[in-house]
Amino acid sequence: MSKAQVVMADVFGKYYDKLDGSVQAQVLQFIMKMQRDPDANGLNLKPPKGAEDKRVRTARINDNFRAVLMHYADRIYYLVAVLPHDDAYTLASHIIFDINKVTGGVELINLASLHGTLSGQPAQAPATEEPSVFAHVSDADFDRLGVHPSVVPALREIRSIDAILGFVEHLPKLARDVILCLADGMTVEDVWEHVSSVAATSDTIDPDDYEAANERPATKESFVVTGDVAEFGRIMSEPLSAWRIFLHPAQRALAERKTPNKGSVRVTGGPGTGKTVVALHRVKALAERLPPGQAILLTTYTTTLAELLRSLLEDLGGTQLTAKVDVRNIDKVAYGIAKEVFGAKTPKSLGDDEIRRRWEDLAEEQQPHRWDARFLEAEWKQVVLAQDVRSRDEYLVASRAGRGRRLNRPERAQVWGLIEAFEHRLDAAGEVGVTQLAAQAARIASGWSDETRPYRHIVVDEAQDLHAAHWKLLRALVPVGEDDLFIVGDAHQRIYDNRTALSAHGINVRGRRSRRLTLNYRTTRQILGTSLSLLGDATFDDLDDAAEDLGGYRSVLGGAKPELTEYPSTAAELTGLAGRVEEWLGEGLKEDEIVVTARTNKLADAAVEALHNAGIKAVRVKPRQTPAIGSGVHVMTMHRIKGLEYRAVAIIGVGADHVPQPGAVTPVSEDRTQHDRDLQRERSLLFVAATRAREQLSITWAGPRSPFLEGSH
Ligand SMILES: Nc1ncnc2c1ncn2[C@@H]1O[C@H](COP(=O)(O)OP(=O)(O)OP(=O)(O)O)[C@@H](O)[C@H]1O
Repeated sequence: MSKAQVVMADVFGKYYDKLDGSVQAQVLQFIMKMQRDPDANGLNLKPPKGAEDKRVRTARINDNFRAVLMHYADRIYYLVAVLPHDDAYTLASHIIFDINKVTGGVELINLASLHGTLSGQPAQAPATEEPSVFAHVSDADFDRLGVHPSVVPALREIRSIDAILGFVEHLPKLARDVILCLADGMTVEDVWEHVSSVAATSDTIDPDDYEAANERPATKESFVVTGDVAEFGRIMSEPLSAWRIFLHPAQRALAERKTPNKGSVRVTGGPGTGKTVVALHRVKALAERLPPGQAILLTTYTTTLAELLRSLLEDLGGTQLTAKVDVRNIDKVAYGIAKEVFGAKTPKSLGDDEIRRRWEDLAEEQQPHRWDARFLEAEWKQVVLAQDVRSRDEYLVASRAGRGRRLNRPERAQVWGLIEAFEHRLDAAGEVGVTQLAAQAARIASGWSDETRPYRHIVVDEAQDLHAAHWKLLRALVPVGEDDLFIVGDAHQRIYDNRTALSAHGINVRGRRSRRLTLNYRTTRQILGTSLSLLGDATFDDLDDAAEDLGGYRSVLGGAKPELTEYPSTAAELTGLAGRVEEWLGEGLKEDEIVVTARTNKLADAAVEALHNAGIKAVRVKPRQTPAIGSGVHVMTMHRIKGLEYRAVAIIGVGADHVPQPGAVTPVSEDRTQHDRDLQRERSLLFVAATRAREQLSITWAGPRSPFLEGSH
């Protein structure tokens, strides 16, 4: 009896996940037995007949299931899959193993999957046949870039960008990166410089030496080498989705960079370009080399998104990773600091809606009525809290840049009187506004010394929504230094009225400290086209003090055209909605892969009722709620849908009287600049909603359509 080593291919997890718990347990027993003695009776380890690669083996798990392995050295086996008997034999006859000429790592190529993906391409009549997408890349180029020759014939059959994403999923890592970059418009030389040469090993590669190949980093990226079956079991029981994502080279360069960044880094990019994925992988990379006793903060604007980040981070690195990271939304961070300082005397924090109501009360009480509640609230947040103005004298000279309505000195004095009264009133009731609390926390933390700053690194997602006070606070929570802040965001998706330049808070992300991601992985080109048209010709910032557009932003996915439909009444629109959802369900989408979203709570409630009346299960998803599995089609507001994604999205109520929402837009007569900002925010809200769709998008309205739909078709 002699011991063997079993190495798990990354694709194995996909097959393992699909097995029943009882078969999974047998798989672990099988691995244990293999490790003890691969020649033992009952394992039935043998080469299948007719396999392309003579080193492939199958082995018995139970009467119905077989394992597919590769025997590559005396006592070493790669475990590829466990499948029902016939499927196992089919797979076994179509996989090959090789040592990559560029990376020197072991590669597994599944030829059946490659051809299977392409058979889904529409049949082309020879006369209309499009040239191969890779017609300009020679066989020798593919070879030099590290794409295995067995893959090239299938690549030559690709005639539409649409086919690429499904195809690359089945490729080894380097080939996947190379193909994505070529599809992204990079030249062969650029791909060599930025991808293949970066992954190249400096060793001399012996194409038959699998022992040496097994030790190279490229093998370790795609195979898990572990001798301990308990470890195997642990790895397999963890959710695997996140570690299975192959970062695009542009994403990887940001997320996994080993040399420390000299200071803060900013990553921008349109919806679905993988900013969140990059932020999570960055947290993981930073956590792996975090000195003991130090901490990382991963933060974002809303509680709902913070909770989503926490569960994604756990998917990526298990509880071992989450234990090192504080995942909290920015208001909780501020509250935590206030609580530490004020203890039981910490005031009760009021959300934005409540604060708006309080301003309305105060504005109404004025005799004579002079100042609009929305104007006062904006003045308080955008001038007073943003600059932490503490006195009348400070306010009289404070910059009001970005505010449209001019105020003369007596007017300023009057406005300050009201702001002061507002703050006193809250104070007397033991209350504080959330943003006000952030300003207070920032003031406290700014007084700390570097030794007492609680974090070593801070990673921020959805950065576009943070207020000046939040940036001041974050800046004070981490000492200035290497990799202090990693900031991810997109101004096109700003849906709260917070706008500030990072540089104003001592955060320098200019030049090489900034990167923009352009390849969308979520949305089809058709959906992206419609979504972009919603933005009109509005201009956006780069989270700092320059402008940024979505130039070069593109998707490699193709699909159905979005449907834009007008109805004579809301009742007819809701009936149409039920019909559309039924169609999607009929096409095989699951209920929880479909979302209905509306600008207001009222319309979202009406949608749930309409779906119920049509016999469709639907669940209203409110902030901070995660619907139970199987509770039906999700229905939520456009604010709640931020950061999520669904296979099909129905946006309802996009009529002229609903989007922009009249109550959310300051009248021009009150403040033109604020009016424009409010409109832009409403536009962004619709853009965010549309860009949640992976495959299907429907936009509907009753009566005249929203002005934001003018350029859409
Ligand atoms: N390299 C990749 N390969 C495959 N899928 C990817 C890759 N990067 C991102 N994705 C997928 O694309 C989708 C969008 O990613 P993510 O949510 O990180 O984008 P985002 O830029 O943060 O989007 P948004 O700004 O719209 O919230 C997710 O489903 C993610 O899993």
